[in-house]
Amino acid sequence: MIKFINVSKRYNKDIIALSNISFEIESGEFVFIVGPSGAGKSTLIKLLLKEEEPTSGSIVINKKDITKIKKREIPYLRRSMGVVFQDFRLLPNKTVFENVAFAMEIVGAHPKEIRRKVPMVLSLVGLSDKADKYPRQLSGGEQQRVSLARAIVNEPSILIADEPTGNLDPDTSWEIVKLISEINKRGTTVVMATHAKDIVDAMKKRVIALEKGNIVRDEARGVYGYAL
Ligand SMILES: Nc1ncnc2c1ncn2[C@@H]1O[C@H](COP(=O)(O)OP(=O)(O)OP(=O)(O)O)[C@@H](O)[C@H]1O
Repeated sequence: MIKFINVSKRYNKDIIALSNISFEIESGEFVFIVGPSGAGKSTLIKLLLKEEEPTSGSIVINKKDITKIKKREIPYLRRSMGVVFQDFRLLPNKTVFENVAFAMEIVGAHPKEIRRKVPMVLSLVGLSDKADKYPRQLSGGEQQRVSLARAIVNEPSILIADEPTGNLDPDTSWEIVKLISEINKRGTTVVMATHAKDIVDAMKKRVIALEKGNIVRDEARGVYGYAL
């Protein structure tokens, strides 16, 4: 469960990235965050990840107000969220297997557990045969699959995707969105910021539209936007 209560984010005196926004996302929902460049999408995601702090308001994730949690609780918060980005952010000197394993190592998983789970998630994203390859040996779509595998290997309750198809061609974008949808069907809450109009329109999921830091639309089976 994600709850924004009267959240504002001001970067300096003049720039109000988010202006007193409130919304609630139930466990298991799939939500698109849309809006023109500069609308505040990335800021919303940075607040969720606690990479930025709100200027005012509360953000509740899985019943905890993350604006109030102690520093030592932050790793637990991060563990409840998996993240994928437009630019994949894989470690270039590690193989596919090692990239996913690394996400488990940093949370202290047992080596035996790592050997069991990494092949499982690689199979889930259709990359069992690429485990020993390095990121540079993979296509963009394959790299994004690795990044998805890494995001879900610790079984987060929330998957956050910031423009995950931004660097991919239309067919590959659809493959990634279908995978994200599969992950959602297994019970993971998905929050996906995107400019991909075709995908948003076809998926008929909830759409929260931002403009100049305000929520201008929040629809249950929404579309990307209206033609002007
Ligand atoms: N670190 C920062 N310091 C100052 N201003 C910032 C910072 N990050 C974002 N902004 C400003 O806040 C506003 C919202 O930016 P944000 O990156 O959240 O938009 P966005 O909707 O994600 O845009 P895009 O689709 O281009 O990624 C913009 O005016 C931006 O210039």
